Amino acid sequence: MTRQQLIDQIKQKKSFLCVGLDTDLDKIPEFLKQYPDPVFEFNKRIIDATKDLCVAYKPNSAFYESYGVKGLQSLIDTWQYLPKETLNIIDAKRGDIGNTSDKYARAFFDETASGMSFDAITVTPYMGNDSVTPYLKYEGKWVIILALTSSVGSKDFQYLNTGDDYLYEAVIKKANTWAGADRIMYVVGATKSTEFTNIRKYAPDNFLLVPGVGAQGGSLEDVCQYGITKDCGLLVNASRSIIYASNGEDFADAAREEAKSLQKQMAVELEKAGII
Ligand SMILES: O=C(O)c1cc(=O)[nH]c(=O)n1[C@@H]1O[C@H](COP(=O)(O)O)[C@@H](O)[C@H]1O
Repeated sequence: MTRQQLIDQIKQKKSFLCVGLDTDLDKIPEFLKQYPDPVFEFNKRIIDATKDLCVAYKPNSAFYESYGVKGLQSLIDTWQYLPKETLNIIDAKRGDIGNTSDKYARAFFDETASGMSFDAITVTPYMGNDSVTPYLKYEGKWVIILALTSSVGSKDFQYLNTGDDYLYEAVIKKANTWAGADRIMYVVGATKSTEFTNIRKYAPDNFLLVPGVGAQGGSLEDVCQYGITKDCGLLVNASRSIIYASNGEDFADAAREEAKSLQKQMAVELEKAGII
């Protein structure tokens, strides 16, 4: 998916919501356990209930890998079911030497090899250039680099002073030399909203994937105040607060309500910024 297609979708849906598919067998409604693949059944219903309200989906690979072969099949089936118009992100947070990154890229981007071809992947920048560039060999695919994460532990490394910059600033500066804002996004946690003004100095045009709204307590309003650009430039993710809004038979309706509430706030922010 191109940057322009993403922007068009944001304007059309009045939304920059990413629904996180962190699907956990221990948290999904009991009645789904009668289906051959409860995880896929859950995802299918969540997707049906939210696809007109969001512009992206983000299955987190850990939730699927943790069920072994069955989980991988659920992930493949989920990828196949995802709408073609949404930006479909695999949250894998991979990072390894080039030779190995080639294989990870193939696993998540090459449908003929693995049965999946996501539009974007989250990667960790710690191992540098050769660990990230293999993903960029795939035309039209996006790399989403961890910059300033929502986690408490973000202070351990990301705020280390490297001389002129914090490490997370140095990461953005360096990654900007690998590809432009049409191929690279950065992860910035919603819990770090006051840092967005600073982030925009280094990444004025890049889309930012912003997790941490909802269950982690980040504020959508603050994120927009400091992070929104003329093209929006934000994809705000919520996982648990949407998909586990209820664990009864009404779970998909409850997820829709939760997604709708975020979409409405996003429409207000897009109007405020003069984007729609
Ligand atoms: O890369 C991510 O998506 C990510 C980065 C980050 O800094 N913090 C973060 O929470 N995430 C992911 O975003 C999702 C947040 O889920 P909820 O807290 O349930 O909305 C999880 O899949 C996390 O792994």
